[in-house]
Amino acid sequence: MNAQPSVATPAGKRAISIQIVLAIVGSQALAWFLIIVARLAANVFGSSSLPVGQIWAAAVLIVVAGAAQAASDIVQGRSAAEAEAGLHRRVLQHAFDLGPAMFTGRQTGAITAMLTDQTERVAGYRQTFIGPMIGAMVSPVLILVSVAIAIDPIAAAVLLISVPFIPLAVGGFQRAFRKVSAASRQARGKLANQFLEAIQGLTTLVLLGAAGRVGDQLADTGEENRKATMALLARNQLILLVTDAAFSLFMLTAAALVAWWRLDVGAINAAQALGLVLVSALLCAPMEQIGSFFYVGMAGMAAQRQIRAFLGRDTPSQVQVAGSGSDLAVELRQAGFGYAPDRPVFSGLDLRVPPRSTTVIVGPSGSGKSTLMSMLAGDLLPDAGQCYVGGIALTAASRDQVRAASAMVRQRSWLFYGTLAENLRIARPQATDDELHQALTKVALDDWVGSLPDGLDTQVGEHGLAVSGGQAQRIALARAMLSGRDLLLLDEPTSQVDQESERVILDAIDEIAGRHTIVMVSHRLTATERADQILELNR
Ligand SMILES: Nc1ncnc2c1ncn2[C@@H]1O[C@H](COP(=O)(O)OP(=O)(O)OP(=O)(O)O)[C@@H](O)[C@H]1O
Repeated sequence: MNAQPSVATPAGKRAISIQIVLAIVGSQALAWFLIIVARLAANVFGSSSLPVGQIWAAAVLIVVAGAAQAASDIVQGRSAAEAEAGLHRRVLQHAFDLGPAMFTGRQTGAITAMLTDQTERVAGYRQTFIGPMIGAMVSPVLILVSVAIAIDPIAAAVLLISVPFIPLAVGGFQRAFRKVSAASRQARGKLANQFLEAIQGLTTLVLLGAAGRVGDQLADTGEENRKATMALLARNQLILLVTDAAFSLFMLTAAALVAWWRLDVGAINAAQALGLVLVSALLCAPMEQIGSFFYVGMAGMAAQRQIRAFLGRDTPSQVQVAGSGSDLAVELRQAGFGYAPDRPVFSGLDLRVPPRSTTVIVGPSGSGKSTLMSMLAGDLLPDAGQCYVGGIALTAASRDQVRAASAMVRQRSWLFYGTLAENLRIARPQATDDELHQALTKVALDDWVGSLPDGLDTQVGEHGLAVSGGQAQRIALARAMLSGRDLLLLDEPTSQVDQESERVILDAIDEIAGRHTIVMVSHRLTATERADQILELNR
């Protein structure tokens, strides 16, 4: 496990600093506004004329306070959106670097939640919570400095004693809140998981007549989630109300008593006393902010812990030490792989595939033939030994190069919705129509395509022309040949077809054998007869 990486970015940190400055500017502007308003009010009560300069100053200050708030809102919105997109990319990239094998045993719902809900929460926490929160902690002290300058240093010093109550109240709030926040988070995670699993397994559930029961379970989990969320909100509101009311009352009483005392001893005048009481309301404002942001803060911190732990998981390239290169088209040296760490699918596997040769892999069901093919395609990384494809040692860093070295035909070929030509050009978009026809001829499909009214422009895939399993296999084979890649990985390319189509496909493979390196999985004797070497996998 790596040291847990930080999720902070320079742009994010800059945005937080700007928010802190804006919070301080805003609160200072408000404090001076109130101090001036108190003076103006004293003038009104004292029936003396209103100083125009001070009215202007008050107007400017209130505009500055409003502008600081608006600017902070804009910075928050923008930087949260950027941070979310950046974090999302980072988590997704790390998921790809970890590779599919790292996710076995993990619920897809949890990963989906991390990529959606949790990245959003972390971005919200970092970019809309931290800055205003630090600003709210610092502002009262700076407001009291202004009070010391404009009104009375001793009154400011007395009120300063009450400021540490804010973090204390926050600490208490956090403790009271943690359990109920965790319960709500768990309920939400459970619902997301169950929902996703139900969708993924919908066909099975319907076939087994279990859809109703699972629907009821989902409804129960939804209800649990609703209750947990309502409990969270109710508790949140109650604690907020109590702390806020108690703190405001305390602050106002303290300010009024101090103002009365300082007025009584003649240290301040009536305008200053009024200013002191008004400004004390600002000292309570951070409490409100802290409370209203707490929901974001707690959930964000928890999501941030989870994402950092995930980003700290070692990718296979960091685990694996690559050996020296290989001159062969494919070479395995004591290679091993398991979906779970303690259950290898194969281990200590050696294989040498010279260029332009044909290797057939045989073995009982479950012996790891498809797994090995996925490794050669660069989708799975060896967790022991080495795997070389085209001389490149397969690691997370070289995976893209390895992927580009081969073309795969799987047991079931998938045609996406589009024309036949588009399906064939996936691997080589610049292929000409002539080249498409040549490839189709090699897999004995050219006559069939010639008989279609729209020829290469025929729509296939979902809602398109119904294509048989054998035809789809042959289209996939033609696609692999067209890719121009040296290594062709054929995972039971004849498993879906009748004997006649099988013969056509095997002949097509024979036809190209001299020009490509072929690694093919097959149980069919006819395929093994044509092999240069046979690799037998055992369970
Ligand atoms: N994504 C996966 N996650 C966890 N285990 C898997 C996964 N894919 C395959 N396995 C397991 O790995 C083992 C090898 O599977 P694999 O599909 O490679 O075998 P195979 O020889 O190709 O089988 P078949 O001839 O039936 O296609 C099996 O025990 C299988 O259950």
